[in-house]
Amino acid sequence: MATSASTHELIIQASWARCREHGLQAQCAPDFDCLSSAELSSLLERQQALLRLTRDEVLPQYAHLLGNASYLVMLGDASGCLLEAWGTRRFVDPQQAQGFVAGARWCEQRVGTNALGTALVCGEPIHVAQDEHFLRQNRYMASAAAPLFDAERRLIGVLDVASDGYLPAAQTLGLVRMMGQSLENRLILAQQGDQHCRLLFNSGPDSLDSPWAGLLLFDDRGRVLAANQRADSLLGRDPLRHSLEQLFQIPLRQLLAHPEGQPFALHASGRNRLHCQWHAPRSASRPRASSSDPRVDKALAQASLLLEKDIPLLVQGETGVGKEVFVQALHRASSRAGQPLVAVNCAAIPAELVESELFGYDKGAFTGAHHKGNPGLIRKADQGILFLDEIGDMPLATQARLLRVLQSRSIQPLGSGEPVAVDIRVVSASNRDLAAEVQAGRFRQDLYYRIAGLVVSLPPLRERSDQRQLIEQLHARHREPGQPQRLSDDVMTLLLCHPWPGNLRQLSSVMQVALALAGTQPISAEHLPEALLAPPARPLEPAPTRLTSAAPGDLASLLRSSDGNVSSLARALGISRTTLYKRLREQGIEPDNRPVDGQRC
Ligand SMILES: Nc1ncnc2c1ncn2[C@@H]1O[C@H](COP(=O)(O)OP(=O)(O)OP(=O)(O)O)[C@@H](O)[C@H]1O
Repeated sequence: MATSASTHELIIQASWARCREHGLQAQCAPDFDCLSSAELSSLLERQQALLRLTRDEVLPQYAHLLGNASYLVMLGDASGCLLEAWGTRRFVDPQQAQGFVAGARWCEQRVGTNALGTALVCGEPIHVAQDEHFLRQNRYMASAAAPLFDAERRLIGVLDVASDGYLPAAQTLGLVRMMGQSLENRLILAQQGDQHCRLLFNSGPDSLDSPWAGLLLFDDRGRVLAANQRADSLLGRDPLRHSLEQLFQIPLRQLLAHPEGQPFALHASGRNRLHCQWHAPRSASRPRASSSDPRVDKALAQASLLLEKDIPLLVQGETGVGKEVFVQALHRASSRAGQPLVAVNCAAIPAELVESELFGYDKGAFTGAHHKGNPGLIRKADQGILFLDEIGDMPLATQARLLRVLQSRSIQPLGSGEPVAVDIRVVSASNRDLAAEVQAGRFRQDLYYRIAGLVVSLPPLRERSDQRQLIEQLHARHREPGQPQRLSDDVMTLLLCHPWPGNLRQLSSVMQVALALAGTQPISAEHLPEALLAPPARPLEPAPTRLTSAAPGDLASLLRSSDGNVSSLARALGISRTTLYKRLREQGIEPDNRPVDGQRC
C-alpha cells in the first residue's frame, strides 16, 4: 500500500523521537558496531540462501533499472546487519566507508533514522531523504528499504537501495519494493515450491508473471501453506491455512481442471474478478512441455532438448498457430525458467529504432538518446532466452549486426567502446518461409544458418489432432464464473469442422465473442459468426486430417444436420464424397443409400 506524504512524515517524526529516547544527538557519529570476522563468517554461512537468491536471481533482473546512477543495493539480516552490498560506493562519505562493508549494523538505536534500520522497526518499505536522517553525518545520502518476510510472514531481512539522492525518491522506493517482493516470492518458491502446487493471481491477465502477482502454495487438499504479502492485499485477508475453496469458492478439482499455466478467471469471495494461473510443483526433474497433438509434442520435445544444448531454434508456422505460446512453454520447462524470456517483435519496432532497442546505447550516444542510456533488449535477455519474433521482418543492416552478436556472444552498445559479454539462448519465429526469403535475397543466408539450428514447423489448427482439447481449454479459459461449463455437442461439432484460417488466435477470439453474447446461457449456433455456419467457399485444407479429430458422434451429428445428404456434407467439409464415405465407414457410420444431388451414392 502506498504511504501518503503525511503518514511518511509521521513515520520519520516517530523515528526521530525514538532516536532521542536512545540518547542520540544530531551531531553524534554513527556507530556501526561491526561484527567480528568470526561472527560475520558464521552469519554469512547461515544466510547463504538469501544471499544467493538476491545476487543470482533478483539483482540481474533489476540492475538495468538503476541505469548508470551511483548506488548501492544493500542486503541486511533481520537485525539490520549488512550481509553484502552491490554497486558503486562513489557516493559514500569516506569517513563512513566501514558502514558499507558486510558486518556493519544499521540499527536505528546507534545509526539514527536510516532507511534500512527504520524499515525494520516499522515493518514496511520506507524512503529516507538526505535531511530526514537523524544524524547530520548521514545526510549526504538518500535510500529506500523494504523489509523481507518468509512464507510464514517472519521478518528475515531487509533490502535497501542507497544513493547520493540523485535517484528520485518514488522511483527508488518503487524499485526496492519490487525487488523485495521478487525476493520474497523466490524465497517462498525455494522453500516449498518443489513439493507443492502454486496459484498466481492478479487483477489483470497480463501481469501474472510480475512480482506483484499474488502467490499461494497449496497442498493436495487445497490448503494454503504459504503466501506472499501481495496475496493478502488482493484477497483482502491473510490466506494462510485457509482452503482455496474458502478463498475462491471453487472446489480444488474444478480449479485444477483448468490447463496448467493458462490464465482463467476466478472470483475471490466478496472481491472483484481475479485472473489466475496454477502450476504443478517445480520438482527436481522439471516437467517437460507437452501437447496432445503428436506433431506439436514431438516439436516440443526436440526443441526442449536442443535449447538446453544451446542450439538456436527457428519456429515456423502460419500466423496465429501459437508460435509465441510454444516458446513460452519451452521457456517454462527449460533450465532458464527463472531467468527472463525477452520477446522482441521485429515487425513491430520501427526500422530506425530496431538497432538501439536491440543493441542498446550508452548515454549521449546520439541526439535524443535517453540521458541514462539503454542496455537494449539483448542485454536484458542475459542468462535467459531471447525470442526474436517475426525475424523475417528484420532490416538487412540489423541482420548483419545481429549476426555479429550471435557469433561473438558479446554486444557493443551504440556509443560505447566496450563489448559486453552476453549469455543468451536464441529462439526465432516467422510466419514466412525463411528459406524462401533467403533465396529471394531478403534474408541473409549466414544469419539463417546461425538461427536455424533446428527448424520447428507448427501445424495449423485445422491439421491438429487435439482440436477438441484446445476448444475446451479456450472455453474454460475465457468462461466467466457462473457460465455453463460444457459446450454442447452441436457447437463443438461446428467448431471442429471450421477450417480456422486464423488458427488459434481466431478460435480464441470466436470463443470470447460467443461467451460474451451467450451470457449465462450455453453457447449456441446463433452466438457463432456466420462464416462458421455456412459451408466454406473454398476448402482451406485437405479435410481428412481435419476430420481425424472429429469424434464419431460429431460426424454422425453433422450427417443428421445435413439431412443424411453425403454430397452436401462433403461440400461443406471441403472434401470429396469418396473421402467422406471412407471416414464415415472408419467410424462405423452407415450413411443411407439414397439418391443425392441426382446421383446414386
Ligand atoms: N496451445 C494453446 N492453447 C490455447 N490458446 C493458444 C495456444 N496457442 C496459442 N493460443 C492462442 O492463440 C493466440 C495466438 O498465439 P500466438 O501469439 O502464440 O501465435 P503466433 O503464431 O505467435 O502468431 P503470429 O504469427 O501472429 O505472431 C494467443 O493469443 C493465444 O491465446
